Amino acid sequence: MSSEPAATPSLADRITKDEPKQSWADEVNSPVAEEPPSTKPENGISQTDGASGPFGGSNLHEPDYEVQVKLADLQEDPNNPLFSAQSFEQLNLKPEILKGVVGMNFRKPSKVQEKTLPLLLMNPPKNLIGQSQSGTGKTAAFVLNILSRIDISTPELQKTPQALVLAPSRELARQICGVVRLMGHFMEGLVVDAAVPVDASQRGRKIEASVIVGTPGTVQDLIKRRSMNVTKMRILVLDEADNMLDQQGLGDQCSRVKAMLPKDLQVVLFSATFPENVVRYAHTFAPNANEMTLKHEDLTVEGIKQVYLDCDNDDAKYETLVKFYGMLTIGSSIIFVKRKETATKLEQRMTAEGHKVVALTSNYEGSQRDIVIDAFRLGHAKVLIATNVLARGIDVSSVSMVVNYDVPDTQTGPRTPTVADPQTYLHRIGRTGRFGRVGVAVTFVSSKADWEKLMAIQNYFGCEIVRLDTQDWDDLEEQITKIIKSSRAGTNLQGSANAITT
Ligand SMILES: Nc1ncnc2c1ncn2[C@@H]1O[C@H](COP(=O)(O)OP(=O)(O)OP(=O)(O)O)[C@@H](O)[C@H]1O
Repeated sequence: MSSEPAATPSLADRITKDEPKQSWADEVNSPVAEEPPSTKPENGISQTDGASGPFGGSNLHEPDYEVQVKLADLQEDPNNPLFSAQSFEQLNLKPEILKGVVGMNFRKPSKVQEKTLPLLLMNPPKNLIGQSQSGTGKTAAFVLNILSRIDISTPELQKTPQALVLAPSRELARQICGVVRLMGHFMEGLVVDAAVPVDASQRGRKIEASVIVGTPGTVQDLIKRRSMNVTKMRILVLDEADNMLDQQGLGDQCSRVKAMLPKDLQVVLFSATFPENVVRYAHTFAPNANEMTLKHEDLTVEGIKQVYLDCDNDDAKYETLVKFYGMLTIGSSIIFVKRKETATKLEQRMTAEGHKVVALTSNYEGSQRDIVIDAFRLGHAKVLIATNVLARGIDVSSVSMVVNYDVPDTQTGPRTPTVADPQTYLHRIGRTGRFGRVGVAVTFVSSKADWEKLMAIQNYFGCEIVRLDTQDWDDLEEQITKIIKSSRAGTNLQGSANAITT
C-alpha cells in the first residue's frame, strides 16, 4: 500500500460512495439491521441514525457482516455492564412506558438500569447518585423514572413543569429531549421542551412543558424571568453530574437553579465519572442519596480499543492525521482537540484537501451548532472535529473511531503546569463503543510530556493503551484490525435508538 496521501482515496470520495466498504471498523462493528418501529413521533425525532431530519435521508450504509458476539450474549454475561437478570417487564413500568421501551427495541435493561430503576422508583422518592461506564444506558434510567413519576392527567398538568434535567451542552440537552419524547411516545399529553439558548427572535418565550431538559444558564434565566413555573417541580436530574458540579460556572448555576426549586425534590445525579474532589459536593447536592458507584479501574469499556501514535512534533500531527484518514476506511469519527483555534484550522485544512469534515466549537451559536451536529448524526459529514464541549454524553452509534488529536489535560491552578485529565479522556473515548459496540480510540503523542500524561491516564484506569508502529504505515490497518479482533466484546446495533434530535 502506498504511503503517499495523494494515492489513497480521499475521505470525501468515500463519503459519497454508495457501496459499503468493508474495513477493520465495519468488519467488527456491523449492525444487525432491524426494522425501525412503524410509529414515528410527530416531532420528527428519528429512532435510527439518519432516518429523517433537516438534511433528508441518510447516506449511511451499514453492511450485513457476521458479528463476533451479539448484544444478547453480552447481556447474559454477569461481568458485563450491559448484563441484567431481569426484564423491563419485571421493573413495574406503566404499560404505555413499556410500549415506548419496546418501540425503541430495548430488549433487556442494562446493569445500571436494572440496579438504579428500583431505587429511583421507590416511594417516598429518594435521591440517587448513579455511576456506570460510558454508553451503558444511564439516560434511559433517569428518563424512565421521570416518565413514571410525572402526572399528565389534565391539560393544565401537561404544561406544568414537573421534571427538570440539566446537561452541560445544548447538544446533549437536545439529545436527552429526544430520548424523553421517544420513550414517552405512547404517553398521551406528554409535553417536553428544551431550555437551551435560542436565537433572538425566540427570546421571551414561555416554557410550558411537563418535562424540561436544558443547560443550567438558560434554565436559571428562564426561572428568574418567570418564564418557567417551577412550583410543581419534583425531580431534578444532573446528567454528567461531576462536570456540572465541578466546573466553577456550571456548579454555581446548578446550585442557584436548585435553590429556586421546591425543597421536596428528588435529586438524581448520573455520570460515568465521579472524581474524589466532586464526591463530597455531590453528597451535599443530593443528600442521603442511594448510590451506585464504580472503582475507576472498572470504568473503561472493553469494546473500546485504545491505541496511540507517536508523532515527531506538533506539526507532524497534522500530516499523521491526514495519512491516517487516507489509510483507513472508517464509519464516523470524532477528532477531539484542546483549542477551538485548532478545530477551525483543522477543519479548513482538511476541507481544502477534499475531506468532508465539520467542526463544532463554542465559536458557533444556537441553531448553527444544531446544523453541524445534525449533519454529523445523519452521516452527511463523517468526521466531526470538536473541543471538549462535545466530550460528554453525545450518542451517535456509527462513531467507530475517536481521535485525541491533543492528549486531554487540565490545569489545577492558574500558574500550575498542565496534568493528565483522565475523566475527559474517558468521556471522549466513550463517544465510540456505545452499548456493546466496538470502537477504536487513537491518541496522538507529540512530546515526552504528552506521553507521560497518557501513561498517567493508563495507570489511573489500569487499562492498556497500545502503541501503534508508525514506521510501517502499510501494516497499520492490519495492526488495528488485529487489536480490534482481540476484543471479546462484539457488536450489535439491535435495541438501540440513536440520531435523536429535537
Ligand atoms: N436496555 C437497552 N437496550 C438496548 N440499547 C440501549 C439500552 N439502554 C440504552 N441503550 C442505547 O445505548 C446507547 C447509550 O445509552 P446512553 O446514551 O444512555 O449512555 P450513557 O450511559 O448515558 O453514556 P455516557 O456516559 O456516554 O453519557 C443509546 O444509543 C441507547 O439508546
